[in-house]
Amino acid sequence: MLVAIGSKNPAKINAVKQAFKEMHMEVEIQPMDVASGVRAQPFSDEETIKGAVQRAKNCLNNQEVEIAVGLEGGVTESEFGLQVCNWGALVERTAAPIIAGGARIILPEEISSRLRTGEELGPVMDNYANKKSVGKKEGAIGIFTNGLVTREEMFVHVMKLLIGQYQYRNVQ
Ligand SMILES: O=P(O)(O)OP(=O)(O)OP(=O)(O)OC[C@H]1O[C@@H](n2cnc3c(O)ncnc32)[C@H](O)[C@@H]1O
Ligand SMILES: [Mg+2]
Repeated sequence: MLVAIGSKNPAKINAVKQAFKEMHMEVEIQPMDVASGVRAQPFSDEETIKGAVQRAKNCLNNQEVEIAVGLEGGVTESEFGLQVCNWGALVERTAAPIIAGGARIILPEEISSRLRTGEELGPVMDNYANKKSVGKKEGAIGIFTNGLVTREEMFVHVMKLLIGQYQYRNVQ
């Protein structure tokens, strides 16, 4: 079975591979560069979900793809500060998209204020942590949890929520 992931980001690709492996499902994973149809930095749960679903749907333009996955990072305002949020979508040709969300934390104000004025979390994190490509590695969540929960691990959990729902739907 050919499974597409609508991103070339290694943190996302590795998470998809890891999740299918842990679920003992033998699939071929195809990373694809596709549009999310939303801003590079989504600013609500709705916009982030839309990005995840659109990434997955765009992968289905390749006729060989049976299942497509979209993973999207965003932020959302709250009374307690700006939260980093991540959403995933699993799409089959013949059924409604399956959706699942990831763990979230409140970002420090010095990061949030820069996002509110239009910067993207990826570059802001690189600048803050004095590292390169944080978004492709441990992620903001990895930096702020002292490496305890990485972006990949967070996405593995999202993937399990997606694959589990896919299995539930397909055995009914
Ligand atoms: O190539 P794609 O798949 O687009 O990967 P990306 O890293 O840009 O990821 P998203 O578009 O899903 O995330 C939207 C923005 O938020 C950033 N981002 C989201 N979560 C992050 C995290 O945990 N650490 C660092 N940056 C993050 C990301 O780098 C983007 O600037
Ligand atoms: Mg992006």
